[in-house]
Amino acid sequence: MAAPPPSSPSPPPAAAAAAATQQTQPQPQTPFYELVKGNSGLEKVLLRGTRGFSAEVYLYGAQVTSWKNDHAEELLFVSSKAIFKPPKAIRGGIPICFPQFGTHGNLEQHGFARNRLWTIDDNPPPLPVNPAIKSFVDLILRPSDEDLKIWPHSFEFRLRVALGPNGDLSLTSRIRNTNTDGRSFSYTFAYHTYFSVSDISEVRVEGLETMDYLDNLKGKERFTEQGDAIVFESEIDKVYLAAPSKIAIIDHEKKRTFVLTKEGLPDAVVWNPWDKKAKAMQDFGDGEYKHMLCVEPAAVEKPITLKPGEEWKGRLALSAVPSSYCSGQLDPLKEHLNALNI
Ligand SMILES: O=P(O)(O)OC[C@H]1O[C@@H](O)[C@H](O)[C@@H](O)[C@@H]1O
Repeated sequence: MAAPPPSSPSPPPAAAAAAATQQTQPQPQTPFYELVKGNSGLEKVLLRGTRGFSAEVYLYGAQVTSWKNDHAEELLFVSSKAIFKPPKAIRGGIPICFPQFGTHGNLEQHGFARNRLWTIDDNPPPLPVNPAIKSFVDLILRPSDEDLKIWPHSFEFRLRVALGPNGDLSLTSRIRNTNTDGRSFSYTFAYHTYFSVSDISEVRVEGLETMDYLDNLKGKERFTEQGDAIVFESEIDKVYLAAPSKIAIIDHEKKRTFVLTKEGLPDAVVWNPWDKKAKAMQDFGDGEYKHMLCVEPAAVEKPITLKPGEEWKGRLALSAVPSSYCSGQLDPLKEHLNALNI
């Protein structure tokens, strides 16, 4: 598909046809995106916003692998050693962990959604959206016969990735139980977000202080965090329980704060492999742990249960703002976020 100029993106043919018939109808919005070939010939969707904001989503894993600001700076971390070859999950960006987070169950680590090929859903059920959002894509995953052998439940997983007018990125997951045999199912979930940071030793996370957490490095034992913002000087792998809906990741060196807003996802995982584990990972550079931090909105401690016909929604919104807006003060930040309408 020809690349349209950034300021006037063209809808794909199906969306263009749909737009022609929708001129008199208020819903749904026409998604604006481009489908191009990415690494190893895997297809990816490009989202372009105003002022040069952009994002990329691979159909493989429905994985966001790029989110750039208006200075074309990459805000997410993707390893230089990432392997873009199924069944390996792509190391970086925003992998989706479903129907299992980590080792909390019998499936492969983090479930299978991150290493399946998703498809574009040109006709998703309506989803209320900010009308200012012009660039988004809907993807869908349904289980294959092979998937049903390892997790015997029928589901529809719809993911909308949207780039807002101020460059904010949102991911909305809708998971529906489509079992026809009357059975409920339960799952755990995470948006395994890898943030790009200048230097991990200069980063602070606010919003998780005093929270209870399960420590994956200590057999998932439960502890309570101290009263100070989280800083990093060694490996960390914690699941913070019932974490607040807003978490700030403050990068002093870059003078940038990421604000993560979550809905429907009570927990938040914080992970950095540090030097030894980094060396042991085939798809991760030895020193790359210094330049990344995973903060992952999740539902881990209490699995989500859906009866047949029921749908769950889990949303993540990310924005990157100058640190002066929010360092040490999450409340004024709220006003800023409201202004951004996310
Ligand atoms: O190597 P993977 O499967 O992508 O997982 C990376 C990490 O993901 C984190 O979310 C987990 O808490 C860690 O325990 C895990 O090591």
